[in-house]
Amino acid sequence: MKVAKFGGSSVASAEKFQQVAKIIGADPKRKIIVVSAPGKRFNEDTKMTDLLIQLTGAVVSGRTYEKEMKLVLNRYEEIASQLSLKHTLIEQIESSLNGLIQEYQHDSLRLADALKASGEDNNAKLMAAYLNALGKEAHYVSPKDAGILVTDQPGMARVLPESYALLEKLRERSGILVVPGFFGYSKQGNIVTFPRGGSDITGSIVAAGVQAELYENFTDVDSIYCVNPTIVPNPKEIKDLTYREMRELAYSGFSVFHDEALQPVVKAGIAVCVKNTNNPAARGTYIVSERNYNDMPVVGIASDKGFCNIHVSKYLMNREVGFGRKLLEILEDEHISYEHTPSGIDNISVIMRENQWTKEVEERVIARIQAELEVDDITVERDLALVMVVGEGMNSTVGVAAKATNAFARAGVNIEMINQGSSEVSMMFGVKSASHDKAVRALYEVYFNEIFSISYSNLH
Ligand SMILES: Nc1ncnc2c1ncn2[C@@H]1O[C@H](COP(=O)(O)OP(=O)(O)O)[C@@H](O)[C@H]1O
Ligand SMILES: N[C@@H](CC(=O)OP(=O)(O)O)C(=O)O
Repeated sequence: MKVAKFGGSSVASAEKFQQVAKIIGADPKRKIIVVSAPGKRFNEDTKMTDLLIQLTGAVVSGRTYEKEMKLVLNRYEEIASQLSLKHTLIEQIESSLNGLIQEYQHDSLRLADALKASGEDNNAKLMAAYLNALGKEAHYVSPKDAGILVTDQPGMARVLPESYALLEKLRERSGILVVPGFFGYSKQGNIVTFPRGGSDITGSIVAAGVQAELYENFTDVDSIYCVNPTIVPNPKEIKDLTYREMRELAYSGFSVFHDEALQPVVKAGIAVCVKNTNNPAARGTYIVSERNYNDMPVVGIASDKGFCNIHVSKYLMNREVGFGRKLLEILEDEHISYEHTPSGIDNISVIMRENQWTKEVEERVIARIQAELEVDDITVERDLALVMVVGEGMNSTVGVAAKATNAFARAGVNIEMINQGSSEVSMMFGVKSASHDKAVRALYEVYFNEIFSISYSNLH
């Protein structure tokens, strides 16, 4: 049995629904289908999830929301009418949306989750109806019925372990099961969504629960590329990569597969195959537990903007028991999560997402650090990008770091920070956001465009 997840780009229009039906029909092992809400049909298009967020905004503000509701319904209507599905399906969608608005209008967080989740929920119902219209036995299965139990944190759901035993029972059901991605139910009975892009997480949880032989993740590219294709045109394809490599790459900007979607399949030992809905004959990229990394020590370069760094110096910091804890406690009191903490003998940096670091937060935190930790110096650096070089073979290959620093020097990119800490699979560079694209292209050149097997062996 295989679990196939179809992302928003794969279910964005009637034509894509037809393509999905062909893909399902081509392999009888594709028994469980996880679908996203309709995604973008073209570059300037708006994803259904974003339309639903706009609808939530209109309801919460007390404005009339007719226009926003119409935009949502039009997207489904277009799909349903082009597939000759019954109009009653659209009437049902409209009445269920109005029902959710009535139920949750006084609780904006719950309303947002319920409406966002409806994007995938209604699309799964349409997909099941379409497969039925083609004469296939297919059933819509709600996450409640499937047993996707999650924590009760709106927009940040995490799966509860008891879900897996419940999901296993899906194996016994007949026909093709169509499960909406992106949300589950809490024990308190609430609809709770995963973070954005979270249908990948649903697919992974379901694959682990039913012990699928493969989790296929259908999207709009032939494979995972070794660098984001919007930064470097036509980059090299990755054939195989390990779960650990994917985790690092997904965390640092490879939005093609959600970083939180890895843990369930890793634990269950299920391989993931990322494939193209528009070109299913292409092999795709396999995410597996091990790969042969001798000729490919670096597998990818990922990057993300929007970080800032607080750099704190204090002479003899290394001898002061509890310094790190006190510093992080100040951040905890402000509900700030941090990403990395590279440190030296007398200094420590805390790198975090900049969107948590407002001017007011900065003033409060700096004042407390000065008063409570009596440091020599504090500097805050904004507009940072983190660029990550990832590969299992990196630590055992001589010269990998030198290649990166040389590439930066040649491209005139100043390195603000280097961190090759405890992770054995990645090396992280902090650069100014303005140098981000230049930094990524420079690294791509040295690791993937220069004849790199020769240059590595020369270094041995
Ligand atoms: N390294 C990468 N390899 C492939 N695609 C990438 C990479 N980094 C970013 N992407 C982007 O991820 C997109 C696919 O992910 P996403 O838009 O979430 O798809 P879906 O709609 O299928 O969920 C690609 O179209 C591509 O622009
Ligand atoms: N529709 C949700 C969840 C998701 O995973 O979508 P996509 O498959 O289009 O990335 C979102 O936009 O966040």
